[in-house]
Amino acid sequence: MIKIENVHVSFGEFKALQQINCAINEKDFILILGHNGAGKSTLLDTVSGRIIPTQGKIFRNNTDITTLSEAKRSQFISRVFQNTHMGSVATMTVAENLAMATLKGKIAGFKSAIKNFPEYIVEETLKPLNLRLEEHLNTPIGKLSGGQRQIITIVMATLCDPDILLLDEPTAALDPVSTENLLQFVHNFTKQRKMATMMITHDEQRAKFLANRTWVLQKGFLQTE
Ligand SMILES: Nc1ncnc2c1ncn2[C@@H]1O[C@H](COP(=O)(O)OP(=O)(O)OP(=O)(O)O)[C@@H](O)[C@H]1O
Repeated sequence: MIKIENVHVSFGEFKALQQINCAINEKDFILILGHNGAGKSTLLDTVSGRIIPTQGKIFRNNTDITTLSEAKRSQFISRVFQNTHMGSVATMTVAENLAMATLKGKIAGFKSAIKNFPEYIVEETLKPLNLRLEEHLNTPIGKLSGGQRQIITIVMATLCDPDILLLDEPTAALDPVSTENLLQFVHNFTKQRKMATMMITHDEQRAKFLANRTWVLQKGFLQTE
């Protein structure tokens, strides 16, 4: 589905990624491991289009998307950041944030998206989670707990029905119980939606039940299984 061919990313003289060759296939769940500064976020940034490689090519279903903008890629690649503040607007309610997420990749329609809140999200996604998130639709998202906000952010990231979900340490700010809940949610959700997922984690032991592949980055070089 996504093929990365001999990709290099440099920041000035610094080589953050070198000779990256890999493929992400349908329904893959790939754990990305590696020490601090190994290049994990840079790899996700390169897949999402936030960073354009210095060298090499990226293909989606044999189409070259190496220079396709992040905004255009967001229709089929969704990124969730470690810092939930980057994925949602704290002062807007949960419902407003969810409505806004349905517009991803489009410019127009914000007012009408908020007015016509998509109820299917409540019925199909929030209620089955059994976390009572549907009772917080009118709560500003900044008032939710870290775990609740992260779950809503992941739901938001999937509303445009992407082929690939990119998760950057989604449990970094969570306590052990919330971590288990979130990982279970990610497991069920990505399986149900048949979505390929790349997830950065520093907690391989907890997360490995999710994955069919584990990749390790070391000083910008990638070892794939
Ligand atoms: N915009 C940039 N300009 C210069 N150097 C950068 C930039 N972005 C990342 N780097 C460097 O590239 C290297 C890889 O960074 P990256 O954020 O990908 O690491 P990481 O594996 O995600 O680390 P962590 O586990 O700490 O989040 C680091 O040495 C970092 O300082």
